[in-house]
Amino acid sequence: MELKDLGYNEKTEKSRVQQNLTDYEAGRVIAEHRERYIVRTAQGETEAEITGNLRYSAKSREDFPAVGDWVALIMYDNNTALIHQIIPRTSAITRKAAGHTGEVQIIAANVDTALLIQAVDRDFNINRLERYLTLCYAARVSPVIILTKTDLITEERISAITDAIRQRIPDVPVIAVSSITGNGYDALNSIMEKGKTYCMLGSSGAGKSTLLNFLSGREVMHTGDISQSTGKGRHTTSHRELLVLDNGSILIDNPGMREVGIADTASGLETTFDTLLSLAQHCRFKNCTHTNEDGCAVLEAVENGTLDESLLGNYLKLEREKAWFETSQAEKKRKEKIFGKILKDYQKKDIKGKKI
Ligand SMILES: Nc1nc2c(ncn2[C@@H]2O[C@H](COP(=O)(O)OP(=O)(O)OP(=O)(O)O)[C@@H](O)[C@H]2O)c(=O)[nH]1
Ligand SMILES: [Zn+2]
Repeated sequence: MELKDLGYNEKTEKSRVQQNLTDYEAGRVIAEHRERYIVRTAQGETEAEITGNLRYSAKSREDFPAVGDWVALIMYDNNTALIHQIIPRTSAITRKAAGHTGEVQIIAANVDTALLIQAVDRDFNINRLERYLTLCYAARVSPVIILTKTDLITEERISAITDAIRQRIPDVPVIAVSSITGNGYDALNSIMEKGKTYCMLGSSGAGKSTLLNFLSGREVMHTGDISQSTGKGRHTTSHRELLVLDNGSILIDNPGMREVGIADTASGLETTFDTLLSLAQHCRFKNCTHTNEDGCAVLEAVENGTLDESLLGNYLKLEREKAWFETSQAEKKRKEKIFGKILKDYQKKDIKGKKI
């Protein structure tokens, strides 16, 4: 398999040259488990770890390789390697890491298009869809909405849901599919391009594995993602998170992505809430919070029915989340600064103590 079949393109090549990495073997991270990686190269698959240098120079989790990353490798032998450096990403879908540290975690790197998977049965939730969209816009990844399990509801209901989405979220393609009837799969297959990278985002049970099995034309998903240590202190991952499909496109699946946190989405928020923000320009106060102010054009629009109330609710919620995220990041930086100063003072004392 050639690198371009794995999604390698001119941009990647350019970055690789700029970073002086052409002497290294290039590969794409197809699975990750606790800082152990499976990387696919033109030769095949190899297990890899990062170099000590990469680890110690990493300032945050974003500096560690993620699924979809292109990396420069130092090969030991055919199936072991060291990751020397990450080739700069063209895009990265991120979220807040679990544990409320506010740290940013990369879900998938170098993604062209995100497939937002949502079932139309009782799981359907337009607000959640908007949260996923926000992730996409912040990552500068174009979204496509995939509605699954359409066999479970009537044609009328499907149209109603599709219309509601198109009204709230215009300009994003919506494809309705069913694994029972096979409806919509041709439409999906026809929009997926060879050599382009897609990422599936959706909550558990939305039908991602089913979709993946259909697109890959074979049974690839296993229950129980990771088979643990093989006894030699080495983990092997049985589940590949990045796959090359029969249609030539590349698909990244992220199982277990349950809650969607919002990170660095200033621009993301703005794109999703275009209508709301253009209304907001007519608010009497420049710093209007659109919650209780007189002369608020947003509240007025909600009152006279031209703006969906739940859209405003969702907007305010995301704003709060964003504010929280920014505060916790600022707090982290402040602490680091204080700690850095303590360390510096301490080192100075140490030097004096030694009478150098
Ligand atoms: N009726 C119907 N059921 C479906 C369809 N697609 C998936 N399902 C069922 O929905 C359930 C969940 O589907 P999965 O594909 O495992 O969902 P998932 O998103 O991969 O879930 P996680 O692996 O937990 O992230 C399974 O029982 C599927 O058989 C569909 O189009 N119609
Ligand atoms: Zn306002």
